[in-house]
Amino acid sequence: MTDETNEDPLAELRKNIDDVDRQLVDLINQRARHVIEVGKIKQGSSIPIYAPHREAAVMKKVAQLNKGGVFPQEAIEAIYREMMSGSFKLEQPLRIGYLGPIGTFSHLAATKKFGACCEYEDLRAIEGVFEEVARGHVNYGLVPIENSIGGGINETLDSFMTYHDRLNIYGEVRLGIHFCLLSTGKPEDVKKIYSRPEAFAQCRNWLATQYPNAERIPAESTAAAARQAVDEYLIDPESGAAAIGSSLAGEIYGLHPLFQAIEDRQSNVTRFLILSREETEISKKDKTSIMFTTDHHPGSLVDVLSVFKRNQINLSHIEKRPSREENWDYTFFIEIEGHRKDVAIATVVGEARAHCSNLTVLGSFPAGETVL
Ligand SMILES: O=C(O)C(=O)C[C@]1(C(=O)O)C=C[C@@H](O)C=C1
Repeated sequence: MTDETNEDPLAELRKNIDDVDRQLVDLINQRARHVIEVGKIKQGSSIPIYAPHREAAVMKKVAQLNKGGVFPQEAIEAIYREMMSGSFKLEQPLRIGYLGPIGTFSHLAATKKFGACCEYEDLRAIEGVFEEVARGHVNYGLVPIENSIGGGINETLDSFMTYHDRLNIYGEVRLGIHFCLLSTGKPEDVKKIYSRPEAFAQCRNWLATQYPNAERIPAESTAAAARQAVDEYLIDPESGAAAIGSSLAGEIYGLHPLFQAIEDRQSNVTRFLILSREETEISKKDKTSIMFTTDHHPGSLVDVLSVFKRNQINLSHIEKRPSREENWDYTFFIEIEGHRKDVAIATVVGEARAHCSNLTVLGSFPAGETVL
């Protein structure tokens, strides 16, 4: 009898893949045994389990190692994010709080960032995420801070005024917001669509050409929309109910994506902050988030900002919110380049503080190129 792999090139290639997989799993376990030792050092010390500065360095290193390779860079990143998730489980299982219900884009961002080996808790409100991180009921919390189309998320900014002395900003991630039309039926059966008003607005052109006559029904969240569509289908399979939401919502509630990426502008991104009671270490490229209120005299905001300009510190972001103390009194939120533990940055922040009635450093974290 002839060797079947000689006659069947597909079987030959699959055998090669099997050989490589054996080696890969062995190597992953070799790595894991080192991680277990790292975990032992961290146990009983104050060194955080999740180390964003180290993850940034690992991600950069593997991206460089993969240059010239044939495997997609984003797939390497995704594999390594899951690798870190496995490491957490080996060192100390982590609980991650997010703004639910399950299947929202916040849930999607949390699970993509922290992977399959963490526990996730739906904390129902942005302030609930702050509260549970501050109390130590979850290790880390994820809150949206801004959307590239909708702008700043006021509830998150306002929560910092209450919680700034009980937690820190520990990291950031960006999630591309891609909407799917989810249904249990066929594309031609869709008669009504549930979703958030913002989702309808962001898919307006697509809906106008594909489903001009479908009824649009607002829902509490994109996840609630998916749940509603499935409930209606169970009562009446002819209802023609569909929802606009994340692919994760489809998976969770048992709907399939009839169409993907139906948003009119493909570059719709939401930035999320990771909250923690711990402080990060310095990485190669950090950002520091600062909250301040200015003194009541003309030009006081310019005085603060010019401290950073004079010291050639780049400002990457600015927002303002009513201070909640006096009418027409504002709290400003800025992000500067550099880490609070860097002496030069600490000195400049001290100089800026002299021009403010209040200044709080909310946290330093690796400047996130991480797009999930
Ligand atoms: O280096 C560490 O501190 C580890 O815990 C190991 C490791 C890794 O798997 O590489 C895991 C989690 C951390 O967030 C960073 C890195």
